[in-house]
Amino acid sequence: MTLEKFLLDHGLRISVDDTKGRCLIANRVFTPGELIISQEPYSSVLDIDSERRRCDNCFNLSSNVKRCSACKSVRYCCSSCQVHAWKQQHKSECQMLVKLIEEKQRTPPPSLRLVVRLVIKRSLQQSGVLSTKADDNFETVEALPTHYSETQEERLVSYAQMANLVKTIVDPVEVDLKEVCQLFCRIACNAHTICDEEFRPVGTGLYPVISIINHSCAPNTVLLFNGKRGIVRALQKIEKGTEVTVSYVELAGSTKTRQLALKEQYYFVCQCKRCRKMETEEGIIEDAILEGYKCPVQQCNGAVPSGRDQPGSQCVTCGSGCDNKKLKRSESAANKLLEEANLAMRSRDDGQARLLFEKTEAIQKEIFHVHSVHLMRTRDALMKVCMSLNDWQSALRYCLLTLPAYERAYSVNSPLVGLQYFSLGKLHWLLGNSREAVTALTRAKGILSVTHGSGSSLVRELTGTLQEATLEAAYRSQIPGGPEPMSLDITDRFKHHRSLKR
Ligand SMILES: C[S@@+](CC[C@H](N)C(=O)[O-])C[C@H]1O[C@@H](n2cnc3c(N)ncnc32)[C@H](O)[C@@H]1O
Repeated sequence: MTLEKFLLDHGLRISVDDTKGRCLIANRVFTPGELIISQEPYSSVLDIDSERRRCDNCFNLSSNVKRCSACKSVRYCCSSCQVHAWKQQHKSECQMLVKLIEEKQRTPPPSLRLVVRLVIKRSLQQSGVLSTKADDNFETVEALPTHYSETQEERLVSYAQMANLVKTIVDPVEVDLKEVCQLFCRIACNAHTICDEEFRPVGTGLYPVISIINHSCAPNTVLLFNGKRGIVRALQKIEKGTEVTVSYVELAGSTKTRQLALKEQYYFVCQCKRCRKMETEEGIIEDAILEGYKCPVQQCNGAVPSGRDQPGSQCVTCGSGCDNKKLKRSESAANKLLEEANLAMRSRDDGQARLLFEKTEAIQKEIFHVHSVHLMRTRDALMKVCMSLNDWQSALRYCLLTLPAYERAYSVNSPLVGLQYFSLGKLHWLLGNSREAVTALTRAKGILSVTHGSGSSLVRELTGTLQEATLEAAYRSQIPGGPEPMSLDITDRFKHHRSLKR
């Protein structure tokens, strides 16, 4: 079957645009939450942090992963995953890793392993050992852009060095060095970070069909993963003939920040409807709020552009002046504290991290708009560190403070907004605020059923908590101030609800 026929069967087609290259177009109407396309990666690899806890075949978490007895480098959750991986590419990869260990060389880093796996798979498919399918063959990889001629000299030199290593590792498989260099370029602007249900990174994968989807800062679909399978769902109704888009970058940022990230990694200037707003009054105000300073006039809700967004000294709403130098000094003091807080967090010193994040927040509150992404991220970190310290009341306070900023920075139907409402609902429920829990969890369910699918384990967990909270709220409304039934003993929830601690 050809790729065109495969896509048509999924209600999709490809068109070619002068600036964007190939575009994926809806060939029928898709409704919110509907699956657009799903695909196994052509090649994938776990991050170093995930290698010890996840299965190298299905990428699922397991408390009982067992190492391959030969190379001792990869782990599997069960024998069927091990057998599957062996047939796919581990048989060849294992021999290469054993050889490296015998030569007392280090196991190659994930970025190199991804390309090694890609080269092995291509060779196995070319020799007929592995079968090919319309969405699983090397031609779909080759069709992806490389941006080779735009890639910086320095980067190309490092790709050339890595290509040499790949050649040594995969020997006796024949490889062309320039071709491998181009594979590194392709991966840089086409591969996706594989995340868990709560968007924490787990690994990297190359999905040649999903990669046909171009970027928009106001995307109409979202990419999630079930294990390592990439799943694209519609975030809204997509009319026939409309381009399917997804976001490549963090959307909580000003237009300049998003565009810089897109230019650096993907070599294009985004012209989506959100970016085009940058020149309008509304867009200028929005960018100043997200990354600028707050207006010095207390009654004004405006902001002063800063940093990349044309540093100015006047509020874009009321025109009041501000002391830019003083603000910059405060901002660098906050950044220094933030760095120290993140260090403390990485070394798992939660108490010290909380103290430092609180100091950062105190400064940021004075200089940034209440909906600033900087303040939002610090409060988010505070929420998480308070959860780790079992200070649920403070975690709830910070979660509530982040929500208006989340809704402004991301679209209202973004999975990240849904997840934040889920955290809010769980915190309310843990603290016995059942009515508030029902409101937040209902909101979360509305969003996450669309983004993650109603059958996903996350939505199933959410539905369970929502049912308990609903029953509890109903009980409380019948007997206000009455005795708590056994099931309402909330102290137990703190012990059992580990899933709140990320
Ligand atoms: C993952 S690929 C997307 C598919 C690609 N258009 C193709 O022809 O295969 C990423 C590349 O597509 C192009 N691209 C993606 N989104 C774009 C956009 N919104 N505007 C312009 N170019 C875009 C850029 O060249 C980018 O490096």
